[in-house]
Amino acid sequence: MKKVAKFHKVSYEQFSSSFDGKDVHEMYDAICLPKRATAQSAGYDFFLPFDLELAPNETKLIPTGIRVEMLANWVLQLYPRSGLGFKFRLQLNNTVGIIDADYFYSDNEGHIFAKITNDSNENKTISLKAHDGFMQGIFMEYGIVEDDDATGVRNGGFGSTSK
Ligand SMILES: O=c1ccn([C@H]2C[C@H](O)[C@@H](COP(=O)(O)OP(=O)(O)OP(=O)(O)O)O2)c(=O)[nH]1
Repeated sequence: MKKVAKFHKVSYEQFSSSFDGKDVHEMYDAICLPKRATAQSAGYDFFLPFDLELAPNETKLIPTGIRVEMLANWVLQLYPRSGLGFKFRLQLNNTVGIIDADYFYSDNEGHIFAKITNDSNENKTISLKAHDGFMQGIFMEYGIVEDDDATGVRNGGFGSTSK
């Protein structure tokens, strides 16, 4: 298996900036790095930093507390965990999250966020606990076209390169 990346926690300052100055030291200290469940699972499970209840149609932005350092020609793709998708239609708002290798070097430390929605069509509320796995990330290698001349430098996420 190719070893292409390493997960880290973001700094406390970066993590707490998503919580309006609240003291979230306990939550921060308990953050676990994403893990694969079995020897041949493709997906690294990402764990919730806090308990979460999502009513049908409710959306929440999750600061994962995680950043990832990876080789330049790799990308981390984020997907819902199949179980939660099957049972509740838990969705990522952007359908698939794309974490670029150069996001790691952004001013926000490459903090990975997930925007999720309970898209239930059976009126089911989703109740999850802190440290439950809620999405999975898969590392993929990608290529570029022969005459590619992109030289831009990323700083930030979600539309940052078109600002
Ligand atoms: O679910 C996601 C998706 C993206 N990102 C971060 C990592 C990624 O490298 C950056 C930009 O994402 P993307 O390239 O998908 O967004 P874009 O809207 O095309 O913006 P950009 O112009 O910044 O590339 O935002 C997340 O934290 N979570």
